[in-house]
Formats: sequence, C-alpha cells, structure tokens
Amino acid sequence: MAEEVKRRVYGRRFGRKLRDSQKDLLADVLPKVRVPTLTPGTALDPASLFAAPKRDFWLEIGFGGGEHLAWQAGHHPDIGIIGCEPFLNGVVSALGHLHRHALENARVWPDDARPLMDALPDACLGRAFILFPDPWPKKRHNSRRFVQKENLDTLARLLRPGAELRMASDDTDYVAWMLAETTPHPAFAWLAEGPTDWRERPEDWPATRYEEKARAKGIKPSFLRFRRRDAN
Ligand SMILES: C[S@@+](CC[C@H](N)C(=O)[O-])C[C@H]1O[C@@H](n2cnc3c(N)ncnc32)[C@H](O)[C@@H]1O
Repeated sequence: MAEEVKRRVYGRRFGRKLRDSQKDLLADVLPKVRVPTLTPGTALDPASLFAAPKRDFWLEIGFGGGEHLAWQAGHHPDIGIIGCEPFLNGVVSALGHLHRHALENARVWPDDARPLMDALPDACLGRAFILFPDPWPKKRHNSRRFVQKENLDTLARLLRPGAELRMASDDTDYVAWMLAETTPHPAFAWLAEGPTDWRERPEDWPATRYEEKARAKGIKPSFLRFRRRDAN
C-alpha cells in the first residue's frame, strides 16, 4: 500500500471476522491479482499489470463486494480492469468472484483509490466507474464525498477523450450533488439522452449489491454517464 500518502479514507476498513476460507483467498489469490505497492512519485503503467496485452484499461472505484468488477471482467476479456476498495471484507468477496470464474483480466488495489490514480499516466483509461459511493448525508461531511472537483480533475487527466465516466447513486441529494459537481466541469459532458433515460440502468451495467439494497427498500437509483470531452 502507499504508506507515505497520508490521505484519510472515510468508512470501514474491516467488517465481520474472516472465515478460514476467506483468509485463504487473501493468502492465495490476492498476491496474484494485487497491484504492487506504490510509493509517492511511482508511475504505474497499467499494461504492466497484465500478462496478456489488453485493448483498454478501466477503473472501478469502491467496488464493494466486487460483483460489478467481476461481471465487467468476465464480459470484456480484452479489457484490463483495476478495482479499488479499502474495505477488506469487500476485497475478499471480490477475490472469491475472480477466483471462481478464473478471471485473469482484473487487478485489485485493496486501498484508497486516490494514490493509485495519482500513479497512473495521463489518458490511460477508457472507462471509470464510481457506483453508489458513500453519500455522507450530513452537510459537514460533504468534503468526504468522493465525487468532488479534486477527484474529477484527476479522472479528467486519466480518461482519454471519448472515454466514459459512470456513476450511480440511490441518494437523491447525492445524485444532485454529482450532477452539480460534474456538469460544470469542462472535461465532462453528461450523456443524458432524454428526461428519464438516466433512471434506467444500461444493459452492459449489472446491478451492484448497493443497488439491490436500494431496490429492496423501494428506492429507484439513478445512473449517470459522462463523456470525457476532447479538449480541457
Ligand atoms: C456504498 S459502498 C458501494 C459499493 C459498491 N460500489 C456497490 O455499489 O455495491 C461504497 C464503497 O466505496 C468504498 N470507498 C470509499 N472511499 C473510497 C476510496 N477513497 N477509494 C476506494 N474506495 C472507496 C467504500 O469502502 C465502500 O465499499
């Protein structure tokens, strides 16, 4: 992990005690798929993470249990996908999916996405996902929200022109916040095609655990797609 970078991660790092089979995943599978330790100033070529050449590289920030990460990896074997998640129990769950489906094209950064993003080169990504990020509903916690100018600037640097940034939330206040932060950003154009299409999840976008939790409570999430503009 990037020990020297002292940014704070808000949210849980550990949950329920791990069972032996989960500890085995950490011991046996994580070393095969983890992004190597980064120190500040290290440059990370995403192509160096994968044994076979990849057509493109995608990034998922906060993959939770890893269902979406594994689905995208399974459906796009020619893509190298990097998932970031500091919550250990989520990492273990993702390792289980990658192992069960023998997915070779996903890599895991079991930590805060920001140091990894800092290490990636300009215009190296074709897609990035931020799905159901923690909404931090109290006003005084707004600065903890992942979708904010500093992180959008970094994503603007990493996504190549024409690339797609996907976000989702079931929290209406956070959806409004995401739009308020992203639509004025010069690098991003909202891909809404009508007044309601962003209320429907595209077919190449599987439901995540948090989406299912929201729907079980009768809440309909929103799905936002942005195109990385050519200039800026
Ligand atoms: C509400 S959960 C959603 C998980 C998953 N995307 C889903 O939809 O089921 C938000 C996740 O973002 C992760 N997260 C929060 N801050 C992060 C950061 N700086 N870098 C990477 N992941 C982060 C949390 O650990 C948490 O698992």
